[in-house]
Amino acid sequence: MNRPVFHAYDSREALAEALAAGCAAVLAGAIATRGVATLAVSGGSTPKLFLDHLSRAEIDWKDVEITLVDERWVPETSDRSNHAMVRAHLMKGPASEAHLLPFYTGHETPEEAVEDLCERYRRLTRRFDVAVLGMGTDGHTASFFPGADNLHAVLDPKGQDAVAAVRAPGAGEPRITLTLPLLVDARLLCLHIEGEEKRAVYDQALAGEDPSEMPVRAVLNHPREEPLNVFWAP
Ligand SMILES: O=C1O[C@H](COP(=O)(O)O)[C@@H](O)[C@H](O)[C@H]1O
Repeated sequence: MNRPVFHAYDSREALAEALAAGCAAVLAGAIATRGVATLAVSGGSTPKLFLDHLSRAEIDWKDVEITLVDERWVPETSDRSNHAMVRAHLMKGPASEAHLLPFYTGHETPEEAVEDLCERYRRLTRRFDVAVLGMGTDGHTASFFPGADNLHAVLDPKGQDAVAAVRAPGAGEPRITLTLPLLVDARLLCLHIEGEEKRAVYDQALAGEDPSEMPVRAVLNHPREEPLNVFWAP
């Protein structure tokens, strides 16, 4: 099995620049070979600087489809909305021509929307060219939370559903998430983490096996031809 490759940077600015350049190159290559590129990005606060940099990449953004890896079940007007964060930091400048798919449907619960969302991703079924994951200090990634009611199903490498609704004690609001098989199948798969605390959490995750304790382990331990790239800065 390929172990993750760890890229350490002196500053968050340098990390953002390098990660954006790497993602842009893969997206440009996908457009050149397949005419279209797909990108899955994370929410939370860590990606903001990276997305600012990526928005300035000179690629054919009109041929790029962007989705979130997960969403909190809140409208875009909420300051907890991952979609709103991505819209503010990525959908500007050259990247404003890209297509950003929302997860939030306006249904009262994500469970009511999950079937339609699964169908949407079934229709779009192709490998993501690029997926950039984040990680919480509890070892969650996407919305794979410790203690989630259906964690086993969302982490099933042979699972058939692309999307799942998730509820977990540490998740705040109910969530919607892409499931493990879709994410780990991305051509370029990155994990973007910052700060000493997250580095220690990452080291702890790497040292153990049990994904129910730290769900990010399901990604770290997934066998891949091209290794997972971990981007870290203090
Ligand atoms: O809730 C979430 O948290 C993680 C980590 O967020 P951060 O603020 O610590 O960077 C994020 O990767 C995920 O997409 C988001 O929904």
